[in-house]
This record gives sequence, structure tokens and C-alpha cells, in this order.
Amino acid sequence: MSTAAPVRQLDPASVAELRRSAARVLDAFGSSATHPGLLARIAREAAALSPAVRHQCRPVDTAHGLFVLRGLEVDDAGIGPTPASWAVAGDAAAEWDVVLLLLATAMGNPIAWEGQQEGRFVHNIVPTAGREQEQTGASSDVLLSPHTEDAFHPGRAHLLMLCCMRNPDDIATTAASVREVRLTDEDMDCLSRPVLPILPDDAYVEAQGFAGEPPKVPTVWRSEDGPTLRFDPAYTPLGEAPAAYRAAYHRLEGELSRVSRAVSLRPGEVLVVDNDLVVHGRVPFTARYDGTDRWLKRASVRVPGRRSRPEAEALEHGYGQAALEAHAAA
Ligand SMILES: O=C(O)CCC(=O)C(=O)O
Ligand SMILES: [Fe+2]
Repeated sequence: MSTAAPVRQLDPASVAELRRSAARVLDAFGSSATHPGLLARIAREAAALSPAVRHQCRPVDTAHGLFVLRGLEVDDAGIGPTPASWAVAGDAAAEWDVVLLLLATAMGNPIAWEGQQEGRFVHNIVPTAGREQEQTGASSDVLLSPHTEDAFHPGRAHLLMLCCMRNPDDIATTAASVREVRLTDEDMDCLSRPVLPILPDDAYVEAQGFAGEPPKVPTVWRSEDGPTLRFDPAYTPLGEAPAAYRAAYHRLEGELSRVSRAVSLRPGEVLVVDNDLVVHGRVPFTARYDGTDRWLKRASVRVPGRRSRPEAEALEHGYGQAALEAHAAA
């Protein structure tokens, strides 16, 4: 496993600018990052960000399919203890929700899911007692296997952002880009056929009860600018596929693990992964449950006008789930 990830360094002026902007937003809306008027204000603030900040928010531009934004600093005492679960996080470290939304808005349009974390635009990813074994961000004891975020849904994010609040045991996020794997043309052709569905993950209990027929979707395909993937083996009934498909799928899995990078985020770093190119996961760890646990904030972003997905996705029902966009189309 390789560790190198491209780094984009925010200069001190950009950091100060982001902090001032976030402070103005929070002053206007109290300490809550879920105030109804807040998103409109974020849109205005993001539109006024300097060229230097915007430059660091440009699209992913290497085959790694990701970058780490560095330069922001977390006041460890100021953010308070790591919440015991997303459900009790409330306004914990709300200024970071705002910073993340500002950056997300500079990159595209943040989305929220009604069925996940109460429709919040910024999720808290913390280990949660009783959920150690799940395939969700709340787990710890198990390897969170490499996945496309919200792979079950045609409206899934183009970009996933993970902002580190604390990570005292250096627990790595894993990331593997389809642009770095070696697959034969035969495997590529095989995996681009819509053979298997991807079912809603355990973060979407309501969608899991949806009555409609699960649509079959391709695993990889060639988009205008290169190979693209939609991959979530933990929620894919691979046993239903013919042997040749299963074999190709396993070769893809092997290649993704060969090219996988371990990115251990430090407080203040923001990992941005292109969700069309990169599958991400997390190594297993032992949770502390004492207020000092690993704590990430997560935002999901759509990039307007991006044409990376098969047209057939437009016909999918998305298991009755709808994503809410933070900002109305310009
Ligand atoms: O904990 C991590 O590093 C990643 C968790 C994850 O898959 C996510 O937040 O979407
Ligand atoms: Fe994820």
C-alpha cells in the first residue's frame, strides 16, 4: 500500500480568509450550521472567495483521483470531545461544518440525503458503540471495504470530502483509483455490462425496505475522459453473476487493492476524492469511547455539468431516496 497523496497547500492568507468567512456566517446564524438561512449565505461567501482559494478547489487533476488540502488548523481543546455518535453531535465544531461547506461550494454543489444523518449537509464520522462491525462510517473493528460513496444511487456525489477533526492513532482512510489499475479490454468490456444491482447500504434503512426491482448497473465503464467506476462489493450480490463476471470482478478488486493508498489524515486536513474514479475505505481500529476518538466531518458534492455517468442512470429509481442540493442551479 502506497501512502503518497498529492497535497494542495493553502497559504496563510487563504486560511485566514476561510476562517473570517466562516466566522461571519456563524455570527449571522448563531452556533448552528443547520440554520435554514445559512446555505444562502454560504453561497454568497463562497462566490466571494479569492482566486487563491478557488485555485486550490479546482477539480482533481491527477490519475490518483484525489488530493489533500492542507493548512487549516484545528484547536483540539476548542472543538470539544469527540461526540459518541452522529446522532448526538448536534452543533459540535460547527465552524468546521461551515468551512467545509464553503470549500464544498467552491468545488460544486453540496448534497444531503433525507435518509441519512437527519438530512444534514455535513456528516460527523465517529466510531459508535454497538456499531463496531457495520459497513458504515460508524464502525471501527472491521475493515471498511473499498466503496464508491452512495453507490446504490444515480444521484451520488461526484466528490467526497473528509475533513479531519482528530485522529490520534493515525487511522488511515484507504483510496484506490480506477485510473491506476491494469485491466484487460475483455475484463473492462465484461464489467461494463449492467449485470448486478448495488443495494442501499446500512446507512439507509428506509431505502433498504424499498419495494421496487433493484436496477442492474455496470461496475466500470469508459467515460469521455477515461475509466470510471461504481463499486460497492459489500452491497453487491456477486453470487448472482455468471462465473466470468465474478472472475473479472475479483480481478478488479485485486487491482484496486494493489494500487490502494493509505491516507492518514491529520487534524485540519481535508481529503477530497473523486467518487467516479476512486473507491475509499478505512482500516480497522479499536475505538476509545472516551471523547478522544477519531473524528471526521464529511461533505458530498455534485459537480454541475459533469458527464461521467452512463445515460441509463437517469432511469433508476434510487430506492426512493432523494438528495437535496444545497444551492439552486445557477
Ligand atoms: O472513516 C473514513 O476514513 C472513511 C469513512 C467513509 O467511508 C465515509 O465517511 O464515507
Ligand atoms: Fe464512504
